[in-house]
Amino acid sequence: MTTAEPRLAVQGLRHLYAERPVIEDLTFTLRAGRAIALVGPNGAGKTTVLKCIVGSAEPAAGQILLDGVPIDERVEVVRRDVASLLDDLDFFPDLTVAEHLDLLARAHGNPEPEDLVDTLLDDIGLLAAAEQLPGSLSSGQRRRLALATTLVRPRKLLVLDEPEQRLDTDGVAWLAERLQAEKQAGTSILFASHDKELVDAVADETVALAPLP
Ligand SMILES: Nc1ncnc2c1ncn2[C@@H]1O[C@H](COP(=O)(O)OP(=O)(O)OP(=O)(O)O)[C@@H](O)[C@H]1O
Repeated sequence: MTTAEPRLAVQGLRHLYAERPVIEDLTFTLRAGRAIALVGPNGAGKTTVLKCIVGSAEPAAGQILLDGVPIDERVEVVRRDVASLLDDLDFFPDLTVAEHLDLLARAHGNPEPEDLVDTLLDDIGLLAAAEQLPGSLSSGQRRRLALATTLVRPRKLLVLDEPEQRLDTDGVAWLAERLQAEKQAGTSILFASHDKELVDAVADETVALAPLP
């Protein structure tokens, strides 16, 4: 990839639900180490855009390019390079918090993830809950674990839908710092958010969406 080439390019994106347009002709580009926030009221189409990018919704028109290549032509690379959190995650009921992160790190090719997992658990404030099962976590702790699953694996592009959900004030502050560090490390971030402080702290640009008539 040349430095001039965006990591993610969305060109003329259109999406319909049952013939009803929800996204019309959306175009933006996101470079390495930068962050774009999708903003707008409920129903504006933010989640739909993110779903098109991670491949869980099919655009009616337009192109989505990752490092210059149409995203649907490189499913394996998307799986490798794109870390996303769009919905609440289902966790294995019998694996502890630490075991979840360990398993994911290993599945993504890290043969000795112990140090990474320990650091991340400390970082996200789940060290004391490391041996708990998911069913015993509070909703905010589950959210922190879900966010951690995106940070325990290789990634060039982070795609997050309202990552601030259910986090307390400290949690949102941690998230802002963590996303800033991700940018410093060269990760690109596309996130939808209703939290102005998080958007101001993390986003280099905002893309404003509005519900279509
Ligand atoms: N599976 C679906 N079938 C039909 N319509 C849908 C579907 N998913 C979303 N929509 C509609 O598409 C529009 C955009 O929804 P979307 O979830 O993308 O908005 P959003 O900007 O993420 O909203 P929020 O801020 O509430 O999360 C809404 O009008 C919604 O009702």
